[in-house]
Amino acid sequence: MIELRDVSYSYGGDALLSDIDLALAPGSFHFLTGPSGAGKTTLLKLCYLELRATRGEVHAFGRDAAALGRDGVAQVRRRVGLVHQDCRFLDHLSVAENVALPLVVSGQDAPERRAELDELLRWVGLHRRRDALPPELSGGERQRAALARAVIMAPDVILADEPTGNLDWEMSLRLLTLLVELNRMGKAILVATHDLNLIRQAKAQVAARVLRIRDRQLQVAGADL
Ligand SMILES: Nc1ncnc2c1ncn2[C@@H]1O[C@H](COP(=O)(O)OP(=O)(O)OP(=O)(O)O)[C@@H](O)[C@H]1O
Repeated sequence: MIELRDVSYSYGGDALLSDIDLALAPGSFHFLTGPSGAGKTTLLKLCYLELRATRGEVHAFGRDAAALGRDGVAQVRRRVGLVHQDCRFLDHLSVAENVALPLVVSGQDAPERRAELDELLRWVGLHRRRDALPPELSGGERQRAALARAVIMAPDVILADEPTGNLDWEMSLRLLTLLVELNRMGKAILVATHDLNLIRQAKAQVAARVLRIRDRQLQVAGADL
């Protein structure tokens, strides 16, 4: 669904990423690790078409990203859910309103979608917090709200950047369970993380591939995890 072919990226100086090949196929689960500054967030931004490859090709849902205009990029992004470590919300809107925002923005805020919203809030365990304001949420609740907002448009691909970075172990496991469930529904998942315990836990549940950025290249991490 999203494919990087021989991609390199540079912010201006030397290449940060070189010769990257990556295919996020339906139902695949990838972890992305590597030292701080290795380029994990940059790689996610290339997948989200937020950055354009300096060299090589990015294909999204069969379309060459280099040939996409603004509308084309927006169409692709509607099929990709993004979860950041520091998820931002509109603090004057309730949890439910924040989660529903992508529906409103895309003009799909029809009454029948409201039932889906309720189901989604229940799925992430926030149905009783639906009227709370974002500043009232705990870190784990914020991450689950961010995940609900990322999946409300039923994306095919989910990109998560350190989604458990601020969470305790119990809450990290809860978020992992939600990601595994989405993966079992056929979504392609890519999670950038430093948390090797989380990766070990996930590998007991899904056939996840673990990739590591080292010396600008993408490697398959070995059994040393
Ligand atoms: N907009 C930018 N302009 C110039 N350099 C940048 C820009 N964004 C990131 N960088 C640099 O690119 C390198 C990789 O950053 P990136 O955020 O992709 O790494 P990361 O592996 O996600 O790191 P971390 O694990 O600390 O989040 C860093 O050295 C960073 O300073």
